[in-house]
Amino acid sequence: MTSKRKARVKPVEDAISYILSGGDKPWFAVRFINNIKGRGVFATEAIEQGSFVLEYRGEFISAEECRSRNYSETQSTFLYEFDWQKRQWCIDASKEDGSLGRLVNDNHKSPNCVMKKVTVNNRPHLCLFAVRNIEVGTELDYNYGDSKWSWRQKVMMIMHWLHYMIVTDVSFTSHNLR
Ligand SMILES: C[S@@+](CC[C@H](N)C(=O)[O-])C[C@H]1O[C@@H](n2cnc3c(N)ncnc32)[C@H](O)[C@@H]1O
Repeated sequence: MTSKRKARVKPVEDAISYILSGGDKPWFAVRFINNIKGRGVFATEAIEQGSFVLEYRGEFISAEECRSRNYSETQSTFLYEFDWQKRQWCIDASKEDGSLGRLVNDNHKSPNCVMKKVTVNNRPHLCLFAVRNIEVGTELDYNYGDSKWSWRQKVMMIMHWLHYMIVTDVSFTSHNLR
């Protein structure tokens, strides 16, 4: 019996072909979410677990060069530092170049993508791969790492505040019922 299943491109090979082309896959859309998160990247087609998603493109520089750049807090969130060949490097994606990988937001609790290194022509590239099936309309996200990112604190403060409001409201209501 001949198999009719389509041969699936291997995720790393898929990543390499996009790295070499310098472009992004067409099945993603950038949308404005809110004033805290800014923009995000959303799937316009279903993505299978394990698939290559997007490259985090930017300037490949040493970590020393990266730290010497006098960037604002906002620009600094576009700097991705990583280890490669026993040294520390950085992809500086602070330039608005129209690429999508740089616009994928942080999720340190339950991200749907993970960042991995793919080496092409003796240069590392940072690529996002899906860690589970991603439905159409879902925002892409990955864990930015262990840094104490300011928005994580803001989200925690909002959660605490909401919890406080709910608890206060409940006790107020039960007090009135007595
Ligand atoms: C690398 S950029 C991602 C793209 C960004 N949303 C934009 O519109 O340019 C990182 C910035 O996105 C925002 N961000 C990323 N993840 C977030 C999150 N989980 N909650 C709130 N803001 C987030 C922060 O403002 C951060 O400075």
